[in-house]
Amino acid sequence: MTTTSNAHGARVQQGSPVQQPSPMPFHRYRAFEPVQVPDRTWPDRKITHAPRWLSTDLRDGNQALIDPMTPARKLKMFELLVRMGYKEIEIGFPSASQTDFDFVRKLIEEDRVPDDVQISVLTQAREDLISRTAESLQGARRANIHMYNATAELFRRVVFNVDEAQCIAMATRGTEMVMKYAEQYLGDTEFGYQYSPEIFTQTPTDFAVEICNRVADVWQPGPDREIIFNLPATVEMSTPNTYADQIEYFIRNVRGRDNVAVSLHPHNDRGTAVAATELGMMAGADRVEGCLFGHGERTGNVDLVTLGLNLFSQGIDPQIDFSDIDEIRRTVEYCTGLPVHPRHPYAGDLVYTAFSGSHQDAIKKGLEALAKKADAEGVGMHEMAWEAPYLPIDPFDVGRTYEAVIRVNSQSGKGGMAYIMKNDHKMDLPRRLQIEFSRVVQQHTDAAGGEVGAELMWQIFENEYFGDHTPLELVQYKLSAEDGIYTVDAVLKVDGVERQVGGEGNGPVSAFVDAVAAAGFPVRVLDYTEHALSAGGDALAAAYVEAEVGEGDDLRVLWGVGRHSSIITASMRAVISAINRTDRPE
Ligand SMILES: CC(=O)SCCNC(=O)CCNC(=O)[C@H](O)C(C)(C)COP(=O)(O)OP(=O)(O)OC[C@H]1O[C@@H](n2cnc3c(N)ncnc32)[C@H](O)[C@@H]1OP(=O)(O)O
Ligand SMILES: CC(C)C(=O)C(=O)O
Repeated sequence: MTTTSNAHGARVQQGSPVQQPSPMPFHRYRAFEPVQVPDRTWPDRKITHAPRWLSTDLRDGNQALIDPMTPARKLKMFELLVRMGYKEIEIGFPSASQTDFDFVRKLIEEDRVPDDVQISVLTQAREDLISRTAESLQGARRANIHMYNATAELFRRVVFNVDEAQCIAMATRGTEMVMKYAEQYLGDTEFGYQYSPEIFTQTPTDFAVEICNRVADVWQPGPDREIIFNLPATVEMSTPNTYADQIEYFIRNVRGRDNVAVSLHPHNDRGTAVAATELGMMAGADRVEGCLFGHGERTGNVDLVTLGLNLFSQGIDPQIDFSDIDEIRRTVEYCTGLPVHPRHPYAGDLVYTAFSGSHQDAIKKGLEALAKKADAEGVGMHEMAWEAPYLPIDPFDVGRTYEAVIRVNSQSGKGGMAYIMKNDHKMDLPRRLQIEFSRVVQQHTDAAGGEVGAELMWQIFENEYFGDHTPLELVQYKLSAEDGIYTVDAVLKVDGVERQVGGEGNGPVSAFVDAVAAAGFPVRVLDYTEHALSAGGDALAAAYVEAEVGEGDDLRVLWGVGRHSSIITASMRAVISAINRTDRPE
């Protein structure tokens, strides 16, 4: 192989395409400066259990909606989160608006918060807001106040105009205010406190540790008095491993770790929030905040559905009920007014669907192998350890059926078509018939485009194999057997005219083939299969015949298909179906 250097010094294989500099103004951006943790341990750790989850759908999720949720929609979302099993739920920013305040009051006064659920509310580090926040929680059984202030250098400089000491003072004074107003309003409440150094990831990690330690000095955590330090990637600006390094560094250096719950709050600006969260969990975090389907500011908070089902797919209990993912999705779509993408992990309309031929083929074989194994072991298919090509989890486990798993369009091959014919129409086509019929389906998709659903596929199949009654039609027949020789007397319509013919053979099919030859239609059966379509008194059977039809230059190999409650009639119909298809293009 010859290589050469391009204009930018890169070694390129001669003849391969050369990437040109883009017109993008990349020089305006600077690479993120990571914290140095050369002896990091998180890469060797494994996630073995679910973290404590907090859903912030009703706060971070809600503050980012085009139309914030009405109280009725908020309630629907709250009830969904409770049903799913979330035990920590951030229900709003009560000092921000009367609507948010009233919603907190409604949940408390109408006793809608289960005993094992802790509600949480957010406030800035401002006394008037903190006081109003504590007031909103009066009468709650269990509640958490979550206070934040910005600690990132850019924010201190541009938004707040404070130095590090003033920033620390804002956090510690805010914490004192939280304690003061909690004492005033929340005497009977099992009360918790959470502090977030906003944009933890853009804050020098040493400073983030320092400000949290100073907040802890005020709160005085102890065995029954934890403090939650929530470490937000408010804007995701680096690769996920960098976030994990920051989390490991924080955990190593924060004081009184035993009484500190380290919480992650990732956003998804780079599209890697799920990865960042998982690496952050490996780095030792105890708790994760996010939203269902990744709602939240800009590109959203980390997606709790993906995180939970990622755990599930590794054999770890997510501690959240995702068993009816479509109901969850519909409720969230209703509450937020935003659609969930059809390719959203685990929940999108298309994520358990294969269109492409090789995927369909592998899934079909995988599901058949699993069903066979389940039969052999005498257990249900959904009790088996899951393994299926291209399907990371069993769609059944999240309330999906297999019906939509395989869908046929112009990218599909015989495997997908055969799956639908078997699954939806109980027709188990022999392999070479699959090849033949998939060409018929392909002709349709090439001409008409779009998808061939189960119903349309049946129409195409019917039209191809049963739709033609010329030149031959079976009107009636009589079959007898003696000493292993079968004799058939049949009435056939040949081009619409009835004819009586007879034939003999060592089986019903060969006797019938002899009879149709007598009517002027020479046929040689190459392959024959049959199976029952249904059980019971009105059972149907299907017969498939591969036959050489015609003579000399007109000789063709074609498949014919017959269905009838009598397998013998089905097989005769299959022979006729092959003959009637001789006018099909080669
Ligand atoms: C990263 C996050 O998602 S944090 C949560 C963000 N969510 C929200 O902001 C939704 C609800 N917020 C609101 O409705 C309003 O911001 C309110 C009611 C809380 C406050 O409203 P206002 O008093 O009008 O202030 P405004 O919205 O302009 O906020 C900016 C002011 O708050 C100050 N501020 C912002 N964050 C904080 C904080 N965490 N602690 C203390 N002060 C803060 C700013 O310095 C600024 O002060 P300035 O006006 O003296 O310059
Ligand atoms: C309040 C904090 C945790 C927040 O929402 C963020 O930083 O994204």
